[in-house]
Amino acid sequence: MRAHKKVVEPSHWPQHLRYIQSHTYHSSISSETRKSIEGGTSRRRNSFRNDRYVTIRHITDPSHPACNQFGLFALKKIPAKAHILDYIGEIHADERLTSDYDLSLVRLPAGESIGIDASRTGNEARFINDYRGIKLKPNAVFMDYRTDLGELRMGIWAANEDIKKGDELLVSYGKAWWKARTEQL
Ligand SMILES: C[S@@+](CC[C@H](N)C(=O)[O-])C[C@H]1O[C@@H](n2cnc3c(N)ncnc32)[C@H](O)[C@@H]1O
Repeated sequence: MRAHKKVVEPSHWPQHLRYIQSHTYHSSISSETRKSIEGGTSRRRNSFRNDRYVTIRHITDPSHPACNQFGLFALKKIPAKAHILDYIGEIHADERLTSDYDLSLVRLPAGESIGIDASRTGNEARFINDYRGIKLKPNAVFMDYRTDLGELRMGIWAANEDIKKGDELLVSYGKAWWKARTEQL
Protein backbone atom coordinates (compact mmCIF):
# COMPACT_ATOMS: atom_id res chain seq x y z
CA MET A 1 0.00 0.00 0.00
CA ARG A 2 1.27 3.47 -0.88
CA ALA A 3 1.52 5.84 2.05
CA HIS A 4 0.03 9.29 1.46
CA LYS A 5 2.26 12.12 2.51
CA LYS A 6 0.41 14.45 4.86
CA VAL A 7 0.41 18.05 3.67
CA VAL A 8 1.34 20.31 6.56
CA GLU A 9 -0.58 23.56 6.61
CA PRO A 10 1.53 26.67 7.22
CA SER A 11 0.99 28.61 10.43
CA HIS A 12 -1.95 31.04 10.32
CA TRP A 13 -3.63 28.98 7.60
CA PRO A 14 -7.42 29.56 8.02
CA GLN A 15 -9.21 26.35 9.01
CA HIS A 16 -12.13 26.95 6.62
CA LEU A 17 -9.83 26.87 3.58
CA ARG A 18 -8.18 23.89 1.94
CA TYR A 19 -4.40 24.09 1.70
CA ILE A 20 -3.04 22.66 -1.57
CA GLN A 21 0.34 22.57 -3.23
CA SER A 22 -0.78 21.79 -6.76
CA HIS A 23 -3.74 23.08 -8.74
CA THR A 24 -7.23 21.67 -8.72
CA TYR A 25 -9.34 21.90 -11.89
CA HIS A 26 -12.93 23.18 -12.09
CA SER A 27 -15.45 21.45 -14.37
CA SER A 28 -15.38 24.51 -16.68
CA ILE A 29 -11.92 23.37 -17.87
CA SER A 30 -12.00 20.94 -20.80
CA SER A 31 -9.60 18.01 -20.86
CA GLU A 32 -7.85 19.61 -23.85
CA THR A 33 -7.29 22.88 -21.98
CA ARG A 34 -6.11 20.97 -18.93
CA LYS A 35 -3.60 19.10 -21.07
CA SER A 36 -2.27 22.34 -22.53
CA ILE A 37 -1.83 23.79 -19.03
CA GLU A 38 -0.26 20.65 -17.59
CA GLY A 39 2.09 20.36 -20.54
CA GLY A 40 1.12 16.81 -21.41
CA THR A 41 3.25 15.15 -18.75
CA SER A 42 1.88 12.23 -16.75
CA ARG A 43 4.56 12.61 -14.08
CA ARG A 44 3.50 13.77 -10.65
CA ARG A 45 3.41 17.55 -10.42
CA ASN A 46 5.03 18.47 -7.16
CA SER A 47 4.47 22.01 -6.07
CA PHE A 48 7.52 24.19 -6.36
CA ARG A 49 8.28 24.49 -2.66
CA ASN A 50 10.10 27.75 -2.42
CA ASP A 51 7.56 28.68 0.25
CA ARG A 52 10.43 28.37 2.73
CA TYR A 53 11.05 31.99 1.75
CA VAL A 54 7.75 33.23 3.14
CA THR A 55 5.47 33.20 6.13
CA ILE A 56 1.87 34.32 6.62
CA ARG A 57 1.45 37.01 9.28
CA HIS A 58 -1.51 38.71 10.87
CA ILE A 59 -1.31 42.47 10.27
CA THR A 60 -1.89 44.52 13.41
CA ASP A 61 -0.39 47.89 12.36
CA PRO A 62 -3.37 50.32 12.33
CA SER A 63 -1.73 52.40 9.58
CA HIS A 64 -1.64 49.38 7.23
CA PRO A 65 -4.62 49.45 4.82
CA ALA A 66 -5.12 45.70 5.29
CA CYS A 67 -4.94 45.87 9.12
CA ASN A 68 -6.59 42.84 10.79
CA GLN A 69 -6.09 40.82 7.64
CA PHE A 70 -3.10 38.67 6.70
CA GLY A 71 -0.05 39.35 4.55
CA LEU A 72 2.97 37.44 3.25
CA PHE A 73 6.40 38.24 4.72
CA ALA A 74 10.01 37.26 3.90
CA LEU A 75 11.38 34.66 6.33
CA LYS A 76 14.89 35.44 5.12
CA LYS A 77 16.61 37.59 2.51
CA ILE A 78 15.25 36.90 -0.98
CA PRO A 79 17.69 37.68 -3.80
CA ALA A 80 16.61 40.04 -6.59
CA LYS A 81 14.67 38.23 -9.36
CA ALA A 82 14.48 34.97 -7.39
CA HIS A 83 11.47 32.71 -7.84
CA ILE A 84 9.63 32.92 -4.52
CA LEU A 85 6.60 30.63 -4.90
CA ASP A 86 3.71 29.87 -7.25
CA TYR A 87 0.15 31.16 -7.00
CA ILE A 88 -1.84 27.95 -6.50
CA GLY A 89 -5.62 27.55 -6.55
CA GLU A 90 -8.50 26.28 -8.62
CA ILE A 91 -7.97 26.60 -12.38
CA HIS A 92 -11.22 27.70 -14.01
CA ALA A 93 -12.74 29.15 -17.17
CA ASP A 94 -15.97 30.53 -15.70
CA GLU A 95 -16.32 34.11 -14.43
CA ARG A 96 -15.41 34.80 -10.80
CA LEU A 97 -16.23 38.49 -10.63
CA THR A 98 -16.74 38.52 -6.87
CA SER A 99 -13.55 36.70 -5.91
CA ASP A 100 -10.73 38.84 -4.47
CA TYR A 101 -8.38 35.87 -4.89
CA ASP A 102 -8.80 35.31 -8.63
CA LEU A 103 -5.83 35.87 -10.93
CA SER A 104 -5.61 35.56 -14.69
CA LEU A 105 -3.32 32.71 -15.80
CA VAL A 106 -3.65 32.81 -19.59
CA ARG A 107 -5.93 33.79 -22.46
CA LEU A 108 -6.21 30.95 -24.96
CA PRO A 109 -5.95 31.64 -28.72
CA ALA A 110 -9.72 31.02 -29.03
CA GLY A 111 -10.26 33.89 -26.56
CA GLU A 112 -11.09 31.81 -23.47
CA SER A 113 -9.75 33.36 -20.28
CA ILE A 114 -8.29 30.94 -17.73
CA GLY A 115 -7.97 32.03 -14.11
CA ILE A 116 -6.58 30.73 -10.81
CA ASP A 117 -9.01 31.27 -7.98
CA ALA A 118 -7.66 30.81 -4.46
CA SER A 119 -10.76 31.98 -2.60
CA ARG A 120 -11.61 28.49 -1.27
CA THR A 121 -8.42 26.54 -1.78
CA GLY A 122 -4.84 27.62 -2.37
CA ASN A 123 -1.43 28.15 -0.87
CA GLU A 124 0.50 30.93 0.91
CA ALA A 125 0.50 33.09 -2.24
CA ARG A 126 -3.19 33.99 -1.74
CA PHE A 127 -2.10 36.24 1.13
CA ILE A 128 0.09 38.56 -0.91
CA ASN A 129 -1.14 42.15 -0.68
CA ASP A 130 -0.97 45.01 -3.19
CA TYR A 131 1.66 47.72 -2.56
CA ARG A 132 -0.76 50.68 -2.73
CA GLY A 133 -0.92 52.58 0.57
CA ILE A 134 1.92 50.46 2.00
CA LYS A 135 5.09 51.11 -0.04
CA LEU A 136 5.97 53.29 -3.03
CA LYS A 137 6.38 50.34 -5.38
CA PRO A 138 5.98 46.56 -5.43
CA ASN A 139 8.95 44.39 -4.42
CA ALA A 140 7.59 41.30 -6.21
CA VAL A 141 5.94 40.55 -9.56
CA PHE A 142 3.63 37.95 -11.07
CA MET A 143 5.05 36.21 -14.12
CA ASP A 144 3.92 32.99 -15.77
CA TYR A 145 6.40 30.27 -16.66
CA ARG A 146 6.60 26.58 -17.48
CA THR A 147 8.04 24.22 -14.86
CA ASP A 148 10.67 21.61 -15.75
CA LEU A 149 7.78 19.18 -16.30
CA GLY A 150 6.12 21.61 -18.73
CA GLU A 151 3.27 22.81 -16.50
CA LEU A 152 2.10 26.41 -16.91
CA ARG A 153 2.22 28.22 -13.58
CA MET A 154 1.90 31.76 -12.29
CA GLY A 155 5.06 32.43 -10.34
CA ILE A 156 5.79 35.21 -7.88
CA TRP A 157 9.31 36.56 -8.37
CA ALA A 158 11.36 39.13 -6.46
CA ALA A 159 11.61 42.41 -8.39
CA ASN A 160 14.96 44.02 -9.27
CA GLU A 161 16.16 44.42 -5.67
CA ASP A 162 16.78 41.96 -2.82
CA ILE A 163 13.90 41.67 -0.36
CA LYS A 164 15.06 41.98 3.25
CA LYS A 165 14.17 39.43 5.93
CA GLY A 166 10.94 40.55 7.62
CA ASP A 167 9.75 42.75 4.72
CA GLU A 168 6.19 42.30 3.50
CA LEU A 169 5.97 40.92 -0.04
CA LEU A 170 3.94 43.32 -2.15
CA VAL A 171 2.82 43.04 -5.77
CA SER A 172 0.67 45.20 -8.01
CA TYR A 173 -2.80 43.78 -8.59
CA GLY A 174 -3.07 46.23 -11.50
CA LYS A 175 -5.18 49.36 -11.99
CA ALA A 176 -8.06 47.33 -13.49
CA TRP A 177 -8.35 45.24 -10.30
CA TRP A 178 -8.77 48.33 -8.13
CA LYS A 179 -11.00 50.10 -10.68
CA ALA A 180 -13.39 47.12 -10.69
CA ARG A 181 -13.60 47.26 -6.89
CA THR A 182 -14.10 51.01 -6.57
CA GLU A 183 -16.81 50.90 -9.25
CA GLN A 184 -18.67 48.31 -7.17
CA LEU A 185 -18.86 50.73 -4.19
C1 LIG B 1 -5.60 38.38 -2.39
S1 LIG B 1 -6.22 39.06 -0.92
C2 LIG B 1 -4.74 39.41 -0.03
C3 LIG B 1 -4.76 38.74 1.32
C4 LIG B 1 -5.69 39.36 2.33
N1 LIG B 1 -5.04 40.47 2.99
C5 LIG B 1 -6.14 38.31 3.34
O1 LIG B 1 -5.83 38.40 4.53
O2 LIG B 1 -6.83 37.35 2.93
C6 LIG B 1 -6.80 40.61 -1.49
C7 LIG B 1 -7.47 41.44 -0.42
O3 LIG B 1 -6.50 41.96 0.48
C8 LIG B 1 -6.78 43.32 0.81
N2 LIG B 1 -5.68 44.17 0.30
C9 LIG B 1 -4.60 43.76 -0.38
N3 LIG B 1 -3.79 44.79 -0.65
C10 LIG B 1 -4.36 45.87 -0.14
C11 LIG B 1 -4.02 47.27 -0.11
N4 LIG B 1 -2.90 47.73 -0.64
N5 LIG B 1 -4.88 48.12 0.50
C12 LIG B 1 -6.02 47.68 1.06
N6 LIG B 1 -6.40 46.39 1.07
C13 LIG B 1 -5.58 45.49 0.48
C14 LIG B 1 -8.10 43.65 0.17
O4 LIG B 1 -9.11 43.38 1.12
C15 LIG B 1 -8.17 42.68 -0.97
O5 LIG B 1 -9.50 42.39 -1.33
